[in-house]
Amino acid sequence: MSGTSLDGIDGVLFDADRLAVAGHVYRPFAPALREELLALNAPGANELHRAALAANAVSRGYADVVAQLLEATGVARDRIRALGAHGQTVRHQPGGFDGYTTQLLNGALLAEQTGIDVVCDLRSRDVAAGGQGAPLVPAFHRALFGRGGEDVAVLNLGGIANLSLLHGDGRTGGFDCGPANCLMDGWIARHRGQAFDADGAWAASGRVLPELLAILLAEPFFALPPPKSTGRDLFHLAWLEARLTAGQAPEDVQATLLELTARSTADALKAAMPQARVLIACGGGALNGALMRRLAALLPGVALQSSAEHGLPVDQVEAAAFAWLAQRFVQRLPGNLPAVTGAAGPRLLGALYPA
Ligand SMILES: Nc1ncnc2c1ncn2[C@@H]1O[C@H](COP(=O)(O)OP(=O)(O)OP(=O)(O)O)[C@@H](O)[C@H]1O
Ligand SMILES: CC(=O)N[C@H]1[C@@H]2OC[C@@H](O2)[C@@H](O)[C@@H]1O[C@H](C)C(=O)O
Repeated sequence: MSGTSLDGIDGVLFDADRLAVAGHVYRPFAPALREELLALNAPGANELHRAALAANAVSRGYADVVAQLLEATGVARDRIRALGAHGQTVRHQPGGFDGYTTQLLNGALLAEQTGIDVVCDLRSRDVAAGGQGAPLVPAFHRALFGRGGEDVAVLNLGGIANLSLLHGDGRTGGFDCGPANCLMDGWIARHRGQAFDADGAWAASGRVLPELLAILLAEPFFALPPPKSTGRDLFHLAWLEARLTAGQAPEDVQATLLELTARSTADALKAAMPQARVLIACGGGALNGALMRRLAALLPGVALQSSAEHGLPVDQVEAAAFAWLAQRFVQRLPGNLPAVTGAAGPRLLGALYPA
């Protein structure tokens, strides 16, 4: 898995029957590849060629992670049934006649390099069926965190934030909430040259700018009813810059971005599942102490827990989800939840590059 934070690749060896992770490897993207992937999120010159080269580089990174995982766990290659390989989202424009979503990956190269069946392009079929193609993790969250009779919500804080709603009566909902880390990451990179705001410390040194927060929260996406999904197509630094005014201190803008993530996700939960008493957080943003404290303050009466308390560290949940989705494909079972994505029906998600 490599997500919209564009930080790198998380690989897990996952026993999909027992829902258990047997190994985890993380490999950051080389800075030049990260820059190129970031650039490919927006229109530019010679995109076809550059996208193909980036897909090759992403695939080689995935193959390295697989090799490291096999070595670290001592598991033989022929015991791996399939690789669930997400690829790198660089465009996400679902909906309508021309809807599409693009995850850069060279599945053929990955199969060639690993000698393992590759299941990739896991979002396109849902989009073809009129769905958002995202979020896909709610079905996995249901399998992993669902508790009979109890309403539980799960919040993934990656580049983008998404909620899963595991209703006690068995219904599962979910949607993207808006930015989680992508704007905070971009802003601290620009002003301090750091990849991310560790523990939200820089944000905590500033003060929230109420006028700016109101302008950011006025973005129509926040008020859209589900099904909905988003990405860097909408939430990028130019979106932020267009809403800034002169004289705003960079640390105050960062504080406001952190508040934007806390407010927009807390508001989304209150609107969609006001009765929730348990919120399980995962994704890298769950390691941001300042963000977790603001979320907890905005959600009195809700127990904010880490996925680690439920047996899966915050940085392993998404990768495990795509292994689980690959198992669904292998077993010829649908991977999407039409109630979440808005697709016309349940669909088999993925394309196979045999070993
Ligand atoms: N200690 C930390 N303090 C604050 N933020 C952190 C910390 N560790 C990770 N993060 C944030 O988490 C991000 C990575 O999160 P994650 O790997 O869940 O995202 P992703 O998988 O790329 O995203 P998505 O869920 O959108 O696909 C980093 O870019 C950073 O912003
Ligand atoms: C198009 C795309 O890559 N979407 C990602 C992104 O990152 C978070 C959010 O936006 C979510 O919609 C999705 O990932 C998660 C893992 C999902 O599909 O459930």
